[in-house]
Amino acid sequence: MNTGIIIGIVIAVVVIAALIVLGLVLARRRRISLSDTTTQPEIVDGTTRQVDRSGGYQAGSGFSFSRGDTALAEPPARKPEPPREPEPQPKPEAPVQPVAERTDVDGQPAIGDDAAVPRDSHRRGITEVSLPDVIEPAEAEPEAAQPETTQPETTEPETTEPEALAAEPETAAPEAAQAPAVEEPVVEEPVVETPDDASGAVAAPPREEIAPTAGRLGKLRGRLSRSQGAIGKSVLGLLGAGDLDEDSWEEIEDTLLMADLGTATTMTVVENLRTELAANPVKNAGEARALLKRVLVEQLDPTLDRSIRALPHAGRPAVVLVVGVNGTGKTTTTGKLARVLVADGRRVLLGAADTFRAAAADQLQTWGERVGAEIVRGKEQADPAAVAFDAVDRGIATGVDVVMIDTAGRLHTKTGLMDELGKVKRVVEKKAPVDEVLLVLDATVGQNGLMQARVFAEVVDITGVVLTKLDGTAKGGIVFHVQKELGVPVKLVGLGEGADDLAPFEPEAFVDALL
Ligand SMILES: Nc1nc2c(ncn2[C@@H]2O[C@H](COP(=O)(O)OP(=O)(O)OP(=O)(O)O)[C@@H](O)[C@H]2O)c(=O)[nH]1
Repeated sequence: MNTGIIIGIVIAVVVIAALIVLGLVLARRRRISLSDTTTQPEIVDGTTRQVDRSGGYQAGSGFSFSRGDTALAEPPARKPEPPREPEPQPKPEAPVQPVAERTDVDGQPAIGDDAAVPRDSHRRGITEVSLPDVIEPAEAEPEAAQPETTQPETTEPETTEPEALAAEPETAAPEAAQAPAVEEPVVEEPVVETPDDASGAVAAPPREEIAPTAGRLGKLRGRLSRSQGAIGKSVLGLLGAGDLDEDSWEEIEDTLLMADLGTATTMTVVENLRTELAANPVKNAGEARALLKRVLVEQLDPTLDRSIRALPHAGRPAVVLVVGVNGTGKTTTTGKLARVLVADGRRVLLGAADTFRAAAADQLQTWGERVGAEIVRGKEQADPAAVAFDAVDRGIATGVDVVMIDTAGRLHTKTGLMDELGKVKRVVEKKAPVDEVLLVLDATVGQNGLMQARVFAEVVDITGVVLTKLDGTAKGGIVFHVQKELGVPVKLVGLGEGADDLAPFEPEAFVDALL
């Protein structure tokens, strides 16, 4: 009898232990973590494999999301997935209007016209983003072959909002449908295309397997190699050499200025280095590195809240507005961030308020389709404020967690266009508060980015900065400058054109990568 009981107990213990291990493994799989630097190649453009050029650098944490003006929130219970639509075949791109047709030939700026005239960023070079191939779940494959099955919606005749919204299951549709009409500024715009709802609310195709965020900052070291040369090697060389004469200090100053740290930060860094060295001279290269790292990290204010306010509120989604000059990487960043959010278990709706460049909406739609995010888009030249409004309206009606609105690029020097952006925000706020305004800056344009940032900050109250294209520039120091000037934290960094080349900004990890 005793033996029987003992055997029974042993079996029970073994079963419980197995269940605990299984639970831990499953829980771990669902976490987004940057701790595991995989060198798993990304599939780009269907065929090309992009090699991880990481130097094996590890970041301490992953993306951090918060609820607008509140603390962290727990991940939501996942809502049941709607039946999946078949994989759409990429639509033939809407023809891009010739430049001459869309510039402000009459001297008056029009919606998005800055995209066609010389822009302040000399690196225009808009190209379609190469996305990784869909890694299809088995059940989607047969349908994937069918071409324009998603698009029927696009061509459906019911282009009016009421019907479109009425099509929604849980419609509080009546008011929702009428809502845009309440917006005087919106109504005035005759071109407003409601979410071709049919087309606007493009149903989500099968989700692709989104790579964990692991190893994203791992790419930083490799991709910041040009900035490393500037800040790391030369400044460290001088500091490690022992007593510094005035020429050496000047050289350090010049180096930091050249790396775009900005005058104020450069002066503070040099002053702090001098003070620290006077009190505790460094004895070797390791100590010099530690000192420089400490002084630089201090300048990045590690205490700033860098979480993305993309967690839903009770009964309504978070609203994230993505703004910036043309070609800085707004659409790409919106798509990359949507991937991260989806991987984090969020339901995302994308609003294509870049109504000027048809290709931008198509580009965003492609991103949405790959991650299973719905998209609301308007017709070309529609009022971007109306599209943004409809996106939020739709997001509330369908109960998504976050609505991300991609806006058209605009020159910060064009008052009319900046006013239009202000209007987008104001109109959206009639429906729901905007939780996060991310300003996307192209790191390669250096100081010009600062001027842009100042103007955008005035018009739309930016809450966070995304610095893109940090790969391929020696001006990594712009991070310091931007943050100090704006008093707004850099929250994300773009490290390449790949779908997962977006990383949370972490001061320590960043400085480590620079040195
Ligand atoms: N190297 C590099 N390229 C990037 C990064 N982010 C975006 N790009 C590229 O920059 C180009 C412009 O990106 P878009 O996302 O179309 O820029 P946009 O700001 O939406 O442009 P508009 O719609 O004209 O305002 C594309 O070729 C992107 O692939 C990055 O972090 N690194």
